[in-house]
This record gives sequence, C-alpha cells and structure tokens, in this order.
Amino acid sequence: MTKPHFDRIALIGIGLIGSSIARDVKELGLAREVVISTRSAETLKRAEELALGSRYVASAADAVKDADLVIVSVPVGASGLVAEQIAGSLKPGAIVTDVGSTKASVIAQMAPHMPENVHFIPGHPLAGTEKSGPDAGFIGLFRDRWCIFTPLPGTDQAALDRLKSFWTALGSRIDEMDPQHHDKVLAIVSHLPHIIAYNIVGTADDLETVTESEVIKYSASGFRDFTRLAASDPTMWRDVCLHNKDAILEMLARFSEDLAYLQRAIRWGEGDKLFELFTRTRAIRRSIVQAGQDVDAPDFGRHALDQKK
Ligand SMILES: NC(=O)C1=CN([C@@H]2O[C@H](COP(=O)(O)OP(=O)(O)OC[C@H]3O[C@@H](n4cnc5c(N)ncnc54)[C@H](O)[C@@H]3O)[C@@H](O)[C@H]2O)C=CC1
Ligand SMILES: O=C(O)C(=O)Cc1ccc(O)cc1
Repeated sequence: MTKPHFDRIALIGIGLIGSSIARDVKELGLAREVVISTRSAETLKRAEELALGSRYVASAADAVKDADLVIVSVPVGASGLVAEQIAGSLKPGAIVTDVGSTKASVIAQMAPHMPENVHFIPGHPLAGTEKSGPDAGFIGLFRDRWCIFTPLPGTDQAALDRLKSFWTALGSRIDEMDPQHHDKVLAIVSHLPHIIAYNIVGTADDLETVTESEVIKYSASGFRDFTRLAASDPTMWRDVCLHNKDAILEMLARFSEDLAYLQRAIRWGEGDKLFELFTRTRAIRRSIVQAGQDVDAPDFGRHALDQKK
C-alpha cells in the first residue's frame, strides 16, 4: 500500500494518544506540516519542547485552518466543545476524526457541529497505557493494535479509505462497526476491567487503615496488575463512565450476577463449579495469547518502530 500523505494535519489534544500520533507522523513522514493545539498553555509548551509538531497554536479554530486531516484526541466529555470551536474554520473536504474510547456519545456531541462539506469519521485506536500527557506517548503505540471506525451512514468511501490508510501506516489493524455495538464490546473488554481495578484498589485502600502497610508490602502480582489499570487518568475514565453509561451499567449488572454465583459457590463449597469456571477462563487466556494479542507489558514492550512502513 502506498504511504498516505497529508499536506497539513491538525492535532487537537496532545496527550498520550495525540503525542503518539504526532511522533509516528514525524517518524514516517506522513505530513508536510503538523499543527498542534491543546487546552492548556503549559501542555502546548511541553509539546513544543518535545518538538512534536511544526506549529503550536493556542486556538483550536486557528489550528484546523487549511488542515486536510484533523484528529481530536481529548477526553470524550470535551469532544462537543472542541467540535463547536473548530466547526467554522474547517477546510471544505477535510477529514475530521477522533480517538475517543466511547463512540455513540462522541458522535452525538460532534456530528451536529460538523459542516456538510467535511468528512467526519469517528475512530478508536485500541491502544494505550495507564499514562497520560505529551511525555507519555511513544513511537509505535498503535502497531499491531486494532483501530475501529464507526462511520456515519453516507460516509464518503474515498475519505474513509484515506483515513484507514493513515492508520494502516501507523501499523494498526482496521475494523468497522456501528457505534452502539462498539460501545457494548468496549464496555466489557476495556471499561469494566478499569472500573473493577479502580474498585479493588479502592477497597484495598480502605482496608489499609486496618492492615496498615500490608497491602503495599505484600502486594502480589495479581494486585499489582490492578494497580496499573487503577493508575489510569481520572479525567479520561470519569468521562468514559459518564459517556458509556448504559452499556457499562448493563455489563456491571451481568458482572454482579456472575459474582454472586461465584460467591455462592465459595460459600457452599461447590468446588466443581469453581473448577469449571476457572478452566473455561483459562482457555480464553490461552486463545488470546495464541492469537498474538498478549498485551501484558504496561507499554507492550514496544518503544520504537523497528520497521518503518
Ligand atoms: N489513554 C489511553 O490508553 C487511550 C485513550 N483513548 C482516548 O483518547 C483520548 C485522549 O486520551 P489521552 O491521550 O490518553 O489523554 P491525555 O490526558 O493524555 O491527553 C488529553 C489531551 O487533551 C487535552 N484537552 C483536554 N480538554 C481539552 C479541550 N477542551 N480542548 C482541547 N484540548 C483538551 C489535554 O490538554 C491533553 O493534551 C480520550 O478520548 C481517550 O478516551 C483511546 C485509546 C487509548
Ligand atoms: O492500559 C491499558 O491496559 C488499556 O486498556 C489502554 C486503553 C485504554 C482505553 C482505550 O480506549 C483503549 C486502550
């Protein structure tokens, strides 16, 4: 596939995801110019110190002027505000996309502001870490990870193909689904695990007052894995919870039922039930590892693009 090239890319939001995109774009030479804008002056200054782009501007509206590709990488709760800010300055024919972890809410917030003559194509790279901010990004974050698009009906195929070729150049595997389906799937595979982690670490923190420092002192690897997820950005995860409320509550209800089943089995000494469940879940882990989707390491051990595409 030929390498996609954009004359000007505007990145709105330059945290873990925005700065990882910026690093890949620079490394791979995917744009003549990268214009960066973000909410705080301090973060913008840091992006400049890290030389993540070619120009740094305070106003999102100014940043998107004449951009062929606009990538919004802000917490999902801020997408509507950004859409409103940039709407009047978008170049006719521009592709506007996002990276938000929830899709139905982002579409509801952004689509009403998008002019008819731009291509708004929502997206979500399934790649990240518990870290945030412009220093947290790295080259190759998206390599061998899925990027899911949830295009609106009537989306221009050429624009969608161009955006897909951009993410393919970053090394992603591409998929498409409708936003409601995306939100249900992500609720179980990503949002619930984070909520469970926040909860278990919170419970342990409450117990800490009883056990003093034992939680930290004896934290075994199982608990440590949860602390990594529970260290994820509070603003981002507050927004995910508020903006995928229905799907998360549905999955939490299922989860609570299944937990009650486990609780009963333990109470009544039903070892066969415990054994059957633990055997089934072990097989799932094995199939994930076999499919090459093992993402144990916090940063997946991939700090550099060892193969430029
Ligand atoms: N962290 C992760 O592992 C992943 C995050 N995402 C999604 O990517 C998006 C960005 O997440 P991160 O880069 O991790 O967050 P981050 O906290 O590292 O960066 C967020 C950036 O957005 C900026 N920002 C916040 N409000 C803004 C506003 N109103 N206008 C302009 N800029 C604003 C911040 O200054 C910062 O530069 C979120 O929607 C998140 O759901 C998607 C995949 C993985
Ligand atoms: O750090 C982790 O384990 C993650 O799961 C990263 C992540 C967080 C949010 C997303 O929407 C996608 C990926």
